[in-house]
Amino acid sequence: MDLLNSVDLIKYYGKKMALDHLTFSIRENEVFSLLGQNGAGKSTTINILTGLIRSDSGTFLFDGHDLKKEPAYFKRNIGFVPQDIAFYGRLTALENTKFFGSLFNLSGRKLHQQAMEALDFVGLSEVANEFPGRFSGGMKRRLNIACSIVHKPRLIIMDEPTVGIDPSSRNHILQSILTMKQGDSTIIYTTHYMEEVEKIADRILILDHGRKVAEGTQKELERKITARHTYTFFLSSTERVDPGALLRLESVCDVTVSKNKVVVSTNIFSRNINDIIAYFTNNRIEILDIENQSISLESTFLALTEDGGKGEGTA
Ligand SMILES: Nc1ncnc2c1ncn2[C@@H]1O[C@H](COP(=O)(O)OP(=O)(O)OP(=O)(O)O)[C@@H](O)[C@H]1O
Repeated sequence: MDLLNSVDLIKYYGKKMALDHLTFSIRENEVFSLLGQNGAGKSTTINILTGLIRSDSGTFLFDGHDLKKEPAYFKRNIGFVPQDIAFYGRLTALENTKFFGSLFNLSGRKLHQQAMEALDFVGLSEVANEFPGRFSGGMKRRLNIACSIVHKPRLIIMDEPTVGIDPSSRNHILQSILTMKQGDSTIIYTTHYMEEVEKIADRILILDHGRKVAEGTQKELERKITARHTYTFFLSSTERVDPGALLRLESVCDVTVSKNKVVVSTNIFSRNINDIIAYFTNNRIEILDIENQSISLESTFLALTEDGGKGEGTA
């Protein structure tokens, strides 16, 4: 069953369209990963959902409740773990967690109990009465998570929660996401780390320039391109490459040109890349290397996004 629907979201910053008719749905009790290169629109989507900014048109529906009409319903049911660590250095871990719980009208024994449960959940109950200033980066991040889940939200949004932390905290966070899922929680997870997505995501939304490129399970996304072979030609220069000419070759279904390489997808039935090689040699474009890519989430992602392969490679 759908827990959350994004319905035709449009967002402009000045003349720049940051979200372009974005529609997707999140099912109850799944880990849903938002993937996209820098500037794809992930933060804009999350900021609209958490009420930080407003869309120009379109809305979110949570259990059928409209964000524009019932923002309080969203606030009550969503826990947001921001990228930047946010808590008070003068309060202990427990006091911080209780403070955030009190913002959701929790008080007394119930507040104390839920705060301790949240700290226990992120593995910080033993340092509950210590000040977080001396915590490691990973412990601070875990405290952040405790503060965001103390009110037991149904939907938890985590914006790159494992950036810049030690491997043991990272594993702890990934493990706790899987545990939350076993409970009643639904989780939206943005990350640059493809291997994390492979490990924990049930379904994935790939965003590119504010548009939905694909939505589905890892297998479904991979299937979108398994009907193709993908070859990467590393070239001395791609200046003279004409993607249109490559696309006119019979076997070629897709071409992506970036700084020093051209990624060519060919029809599954065509194992012959002689015509592609001939194109480069006839145009005096030197081939330095050729790679036949196996299908992985990363290659799926690169194949599906417009800038695939540009820059740092992953989302
Ligand atoms: N406040 C703003 N004013 C103007 N343009 C903005 C603003 N915030 C975002 N943008 C632009 O909107 C587009 C989407 O940005 P957004 O921050 O949502 O992307 P993102 O996928 O979260 O990227 P990142 O991974 O870098 O955080 C980008 O082109 C960005 O430059």
